Amino acid sequence: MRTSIATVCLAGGLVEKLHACAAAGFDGVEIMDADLIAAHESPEEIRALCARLGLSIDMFQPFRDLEGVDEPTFARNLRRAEAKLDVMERLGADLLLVCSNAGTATVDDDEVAARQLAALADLAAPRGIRLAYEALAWGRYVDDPLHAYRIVRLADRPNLGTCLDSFHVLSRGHDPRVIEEIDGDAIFFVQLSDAPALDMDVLSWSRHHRLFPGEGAFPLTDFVSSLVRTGYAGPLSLEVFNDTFRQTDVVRTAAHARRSLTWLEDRAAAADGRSEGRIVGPQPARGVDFVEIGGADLAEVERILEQLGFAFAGRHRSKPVRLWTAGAARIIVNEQRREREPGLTGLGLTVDDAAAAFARARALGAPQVYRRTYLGEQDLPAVAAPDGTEVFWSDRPEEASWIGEFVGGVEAPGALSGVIDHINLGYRWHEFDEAVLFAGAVLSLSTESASDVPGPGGLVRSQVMRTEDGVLRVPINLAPPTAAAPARHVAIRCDDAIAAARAARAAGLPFLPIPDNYYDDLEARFGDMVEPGLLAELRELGLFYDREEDGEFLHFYAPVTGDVFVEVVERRGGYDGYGASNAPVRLAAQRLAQA
Ligand SMILES: O=C(O)c1ccc(O)c(O)c1
Ligand SMILES: [Mg+2]
Repeated sequence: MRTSIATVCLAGGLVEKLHACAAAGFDGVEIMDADLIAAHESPEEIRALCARLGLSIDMFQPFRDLEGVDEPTFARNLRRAEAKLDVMERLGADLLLVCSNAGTATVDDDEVAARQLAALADLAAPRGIRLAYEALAWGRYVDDPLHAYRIVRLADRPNLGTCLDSFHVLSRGHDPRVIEEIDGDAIFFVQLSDAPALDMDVLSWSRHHRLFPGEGAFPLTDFVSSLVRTGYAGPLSLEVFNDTFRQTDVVRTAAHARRSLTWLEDRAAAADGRSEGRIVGPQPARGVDFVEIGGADLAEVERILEQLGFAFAGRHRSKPVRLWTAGAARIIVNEQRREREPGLTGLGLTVDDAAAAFARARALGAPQVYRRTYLGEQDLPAVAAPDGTEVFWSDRPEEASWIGEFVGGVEAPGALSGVIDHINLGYRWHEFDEAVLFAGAVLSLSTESASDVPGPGGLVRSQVMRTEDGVLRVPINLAPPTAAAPARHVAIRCDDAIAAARAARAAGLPFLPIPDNYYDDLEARFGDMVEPGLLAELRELGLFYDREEDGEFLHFYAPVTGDVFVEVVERRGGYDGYGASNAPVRLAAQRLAQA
């Protein structure tokens, strides 16, 4: 389907926005009246620019508060509308969005609304202009898509149809299938947005919290499937009012927006068994191949890995890169990343088909990453996530993998043995939603749970993305605005966190200072449930503890270097969380340790 985007989604002036939309690969745009009004370019100049950029002007919007009014008011509304029709002719736009009256309506009568819409349609017809009537969820008398459609049918004009907006349909709790009652020929335009499940007034929710598809809680795949069943063949357009996206880099946000549509079309096509619009299928992670910590000087990182019980598994044949392992958990330490403090710079995933995973990522607009490789070395296909973290895919069995490029490691295993349990990625406020989309679309992870964690620097919003089987779990955190750099960490899961903590202490690893109050609280909450002596042992060793109905969680943290650190965890029974209730204590302790 053709793709379009409303200019209201983006930051900047109209000309900048149009360039960004074209660069991101959209076919067309909805031009917002307010963007045009604020522009110094004439409608003719904007029209010429769109033509030059290869963008169609799919709609001009919005026209507000037309219908459901008394006759004198309607006469003035028509005059106001006529001036906009003039602008549209100069722009070369032939579709006008008319929102249901949310401000001035005083006549609750479908006949009147239909007559007034028909009058505007008749005025627009000789100019070749069509109208798309949209039910705003907060419209005074018309707030429901089927109601708007009834009025359109009552008016019975060939150049009058309806505009469906997923937000107004889904925010009202409608089943997306209701739109199948609408004749596809009467749907003149479709706007898409996602949104988080919030319990708030619908106007504020719509104006500030819409998200691109794949970033919220709306059943948009079902919405598009239903839409296809109506026979609608027009563009899929994004209309996302969001305070963050209106402040972020316009080129990046347009690319981010375009990725969300590619992902959605692919999901809907897959759900309906269609091949049209499909990109290479997802390659769910079968395992975590490695995590890379990069930086100019990683001596401290390596000392900590050693104290944690990692084994030095060799240096790379040709690069200042070293490998550390704890059983099946592999951390690559890369001093080629000279420009930065230690940080989590890369992530390697094992998949069935690395080339397919890469092709999908490229189709979703992720830029390819090139690394210098030498004869006989493996060149893993890789892309950059929006924040620059590099993602690598491998489909080779371990014996044939890149691991063979590392030489001179110690033979004996270290004290710590486990697997990578989760990779916790912190993001700044303007990167968070984009990171959720990337994890869902490119890494094929699904959304698990969202929570808010109070920390000393502010509330930390957290969204867990994971494979169903849990081999890859990525909690995505929104760093508080005061945080210097969003911290990231990698958690190693072992069978005995208490033994691991004892060994690490003996090896000299500094532990976080955890307040006694924390252990007193554990006594209060769990004293009568846990095995005798456990809580005293946790207190002695400085471990965190959490418990759910079907399991327990023991964990501790190594010191932060740069903006990265390592956690060691043990899951007992069916515990499936991340110790979120301990995060405030951990964050406060890390602050104290770094002060
Ligand atoms: O918030 C609004 O006013 C508004 C305007 C135009 C739309 O298409 C819409 O969905 C909402
Ligand atoms: Mg809309």
